[in-house]
Formats: sequence, C-alpha cells, structure tokens
Amino acid sequence: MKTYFRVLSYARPLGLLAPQYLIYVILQSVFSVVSLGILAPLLNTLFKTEKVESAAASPPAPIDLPEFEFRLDYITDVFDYYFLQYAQQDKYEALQFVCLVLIVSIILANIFRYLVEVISAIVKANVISKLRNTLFDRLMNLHIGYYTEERKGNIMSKVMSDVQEVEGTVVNSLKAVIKEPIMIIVYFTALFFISVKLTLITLIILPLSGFIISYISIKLKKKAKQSQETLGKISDILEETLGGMRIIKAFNAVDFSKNRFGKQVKNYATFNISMRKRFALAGPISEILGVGVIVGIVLVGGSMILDGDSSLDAGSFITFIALFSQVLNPAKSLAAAFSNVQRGLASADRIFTILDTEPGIKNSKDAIPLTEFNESIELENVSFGYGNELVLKNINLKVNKGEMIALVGPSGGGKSTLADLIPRFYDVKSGQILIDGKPIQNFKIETIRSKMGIVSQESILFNDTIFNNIAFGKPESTLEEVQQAAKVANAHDFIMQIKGGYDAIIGDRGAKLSGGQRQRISIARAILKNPDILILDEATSALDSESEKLVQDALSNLMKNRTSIVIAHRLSTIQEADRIYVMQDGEIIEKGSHQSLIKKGGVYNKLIEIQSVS
Ligand SMILES: Nc1ncnc2c1ncn2[C@@H]1O[C@H](COP(=O)(O)OP(=O)(O)OP(=O)(O)O)[C@@H](O)[C@H]1O
Repeated sequence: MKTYFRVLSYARPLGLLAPQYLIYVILQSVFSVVSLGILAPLLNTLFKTEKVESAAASPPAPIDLPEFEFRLDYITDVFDYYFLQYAQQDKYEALQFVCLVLIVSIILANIFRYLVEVISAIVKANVISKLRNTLFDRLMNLHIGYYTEERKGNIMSKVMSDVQEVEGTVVNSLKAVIKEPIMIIVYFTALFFISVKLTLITLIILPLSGFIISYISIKLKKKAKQSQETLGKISDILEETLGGMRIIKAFNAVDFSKNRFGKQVKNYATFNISMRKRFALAGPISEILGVGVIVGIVLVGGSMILDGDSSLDAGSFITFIALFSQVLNPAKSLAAAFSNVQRGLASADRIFTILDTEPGIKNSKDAIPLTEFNESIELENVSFGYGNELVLKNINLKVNKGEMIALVGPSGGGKSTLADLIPRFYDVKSGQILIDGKPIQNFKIETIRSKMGIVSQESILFNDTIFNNIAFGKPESTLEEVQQAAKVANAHDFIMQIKGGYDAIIGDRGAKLSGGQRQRISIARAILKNPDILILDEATSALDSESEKLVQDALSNLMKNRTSIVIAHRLSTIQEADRIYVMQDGEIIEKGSHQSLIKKGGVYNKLIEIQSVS
C-alpha cells in the first residue's frame, strides 16, 4: 500500500485533474445506466405488461410533469411522464422516444468515457516522465562506489522496463480506486432501485469471487518481481557482450556468451510463462464466477415472477439482468486492475530501491565553495578500503601549487585509488585530505571538481560529435576555443582530416578513432576546461612511437603551469617530477626525486632497471 501511494504521489501536480476525472466517471456511469434503464418501460410497453399492473411496488407514472427534486425518483418520474405522454398517443412514438433517449445517453456516456481515457493518459505520461527523470537525477547524484557494486544492466532495466511496468499501475490504479468503484456504485444503486431482494442476493455471492481474484493477484506480484530481475540480468549480459564483442570474437567465446545469454533468456521465459498463467487465470475465473451469479439471479428472479411476486415485472427483471451483466465489466476490470497494479508495484519496489539509496558522498550542510586553489593538497595519515580490507594505509603526501608529483609502483598498489580520493569519488576511512590547509569536506564537491581535470587511462568518449566531446565540461565554448584546445592537444590536424571535421560523429565510445586519437581528444577536453589541478592516470596501452610522442607532447602542454598528480606506468615520462612516490600494497615505501631514488637503489631503481631492459 505504501509503494502504491508513493507511485501516485508522482501525479500530485495534476491534482486539479482529479475532480474532473471524478465527474466524468460519474457522468459516464450514469448515462450507461440510463441507456439500459430505459429498457424496462420499453419492454413493458412492447409486451403490454403495463407497469401500472404492479402497482403495489412501483407507483403509476404521474400525469403532471413533476417538480424538480434532487432524487433518483425525479429522473425516472420525468422519463415516465414523457414516455406515458407518447405511449398514450401512439406506441410507435413511444418507441422512437425511447430510442432517442437511448442514442443520446449512449453518445454522452461515450463522450465521458473518452474524456476519462484522456485524463488517464495525461496522468500516466506525466507520472512516468517524472519518475524516469527523478530516477536519472538520483543516478547522477549517487557516488561512484554505487556503480562498482551494482550491475549496470540491472540499473538499466529499472530505468527502462520497470518504469514501463509502473505505467500500467498508474492507469490501473486510477481505475481500481476511482473509476470502477464509482461505476459499481452507480450500477448497484440502479439495481437496488429495481429490486432490493435480487440485489441483496448478488451482494452475497460477489465478494466470494473478489476474494478468489485477490488471492491470485497477490501471488502474481511475487512472480512479477522474479521475472523483472531476470530481465535485468539479460540486459546486463547484453550490455557486457556488446561492449566486449572484439574480445569475445578474439577468444572464440561466442558459444560461451550464447550459453550465458540463453540461460537467462530461458529463466525469463519460465518466470514469464508462470506469471502470465496466473495473470490469464484472473479473466476466465471471474467470467465463470460472474456467469454463476447471473444463473443465481435468473433462478431467484424467475421464481419470483413465476410465483407472481408483484415487486418485479418482466421488463424490470430483464433490465436487472442487463444492468447486472454490465456491473460485471467494472467488477472484472477491477480485479484485472488489481492484478496489474500488483505487477506494477513489484517494479515500483525495485525503482524505489534506487530512489532510497542515499548518495554515499554528499556536501555537508555548511560546505562553502572552493573559489581559489592557492597553496597545496595534502593527505594526512589517510587510510582507505573498499570493503573491510585497507587498500591505502597511512598515506602522507603533499603537492604544492605548481608542482608535479608522480605515483609509481607495482600494479594493485593503490595508485588509482589514491587519485580517486582527491576529487572525493570516495571518502577516506581515517586521516584527512586538506586543500589549502582546510579539510576537503569543508568545500562543495562540485567546486572542488570544477578545479580539477581528470584524464583517465581509458579515454571516455561519447557517441557524439568531436566538438561536443571536447566541449563536454564547458558546453558554452566557441568553435575557436575548442579548436585552440585541440591544437594544444595535437588533435587539430587529424580532426581536420576526418570527413566532417569537428562535426564528425566518433562512434560508440569513440570507436571510429585510433587509441592515440582518443587520448588526444580527452586531453583536449581537459585543456579546454583549464583546471588548476590535473590528475593524470597515464594510459598503459602501448601506442606506436609517433603517436606516443604526439600524446606525450600533448600531455606536457596540458601540465604546463598546473599542479599535477600523475600516475605513471612508463617511468621515462616522469623524470622531471618534483617528487616521486613509490607505492606498494597500499603504502608509500619510497619518496624523492628521480635522481635521489636511483641513488637509493631501492624499489624505484629496480623498476627503472626492468623498464630499460624491456
Ligand atoms: N571498486 C573496487 N572495489 C573493490 N576493490 C577495488 C576496487 N578498485 C580497486 N580495488 C582494489 O584495490 C587495490 C588497489 O587498486 P588500484 O586500482 O588503486 O591499484 P593501482 O596501483 O592503480 O593499479 P594499476 O597500476 O594496475 O592501475 C587492488 O587490490 C584492487 O583489487
């Protein structure tokens, strides 16, 4: 129930539509009832069983036009008045009169039905857009760690197919909460009006079918959840496979991938069939139960007529059955709406797990903007671990403004992790990071990041134009500015040779460019941003020597007059660094200039020896 109201809360700004919806639903049901209700006098006239004969239960139609009263009787009296006027003159005219009322009431009922549908469509579209946007906003605000823990495919399936499922919930819940109950109430009022006894009998039998249907729908929710989860796994595998197609083919892992995918598809099919089976049960069961109730009515009502019970004439009996068969539609639709809502709620629960995830890293309440970087960045006794195990232990490190420091050491030593702490992708477990002598938490995260440029090992490019990829951090840049940055990054010449130049689309993750070209585009992006502090995770992938030189020159241009923290894999590139920190197993084991570390003859010296041999 909580989930349900929460979904509906996304419709809140459309609250004004609610009264309209309510009015249209009432009018739709009233006109539907009227179109059937006029059957009784018509049948009685046609088959000459005058209503007047059953005078004990229903009074004869009044001769004068009745005065307005806010009562159901008033409407029937007005109708009876006109009907009698015609019937007394000519029965054909009475027939035409009834047909006219029938047509008008059916047209009106359908106009209101249309308006009801339009309102549900508006509410549905708005709720879904709002939910999807809120979900995306939340995903944008979550900390980086969330994405290493959660499966990407699962997140994607929540944003796409779960939201789609909730779409059904919105409409169905409007039906289940407002439309169908009103229809049922209006129909039952008419039924009571015709025969209290018969209506009471139906009221005893109907709840039984309701109970059976609700049992089925509760089971449905569980199945729906399992089915959506497997769908998440499918998109997970799909996303991974599409991203790694080259490797899959190179390693002849096509069959392995097919099996992995096929297994989940089979799981989904199994869950889905089982869910659909239950879903499909709701319709036939309610139909059978409904027919059962009608048979009961025919039996009881028929006996009443055969016994000469004066409270029911033939016309009213047939009208009763006709009306009751109509009441079954909203009742069935109510049951179906409930099972649909259950399916949607399973999806809504999954969506809300994302919305309820608090970002692990947030601005503190009194955080101030970091307007200028003037002195230094310092790590004091910093320890950090992704889980319980520490990946960084007691790190002390300082970069003064304008300096370049390098982090080197064996793979897995913790270099990238350390670099991730500075833009606050993660928070330290103990110790602290200081910017200009003040704890990093004092500053607003966005302002810290706006001072930093990050060039990662892997060039992260988007399937867009070269211009947009370079201007990514500064969308308001002019073409001249972008070109200038590209020139400094040694990228301008190759961009001009590509068909379309800066407007060329570079393919998924920059697939249409070479490795070196991709790197130079991401360097151009960092140059355009013109950050004070540069965090550079040097690419490990080997480039040919010409491309390597172009990239190195671009990087040197980028580092000029900036404070840089460079994670170096090729030690030849960092000999000019002010300080080199050698990291191993999460600790800084050596520190100093290139020359002093060589002299020391420790781990750094060994690394240099290994690299000069290879
Ligand atoms: N998201 C993560 N969750 C859990 N453990 C992680 C995560 N990222 C890295 N690690 C672990 O942290 C340790 C340090 O990794 P890190 O990537 O910082 O090393 P590195 O020195 O940069 O290595 P490389 O030179 O290979 O890039 C490794 O043992 C790694 O397995």
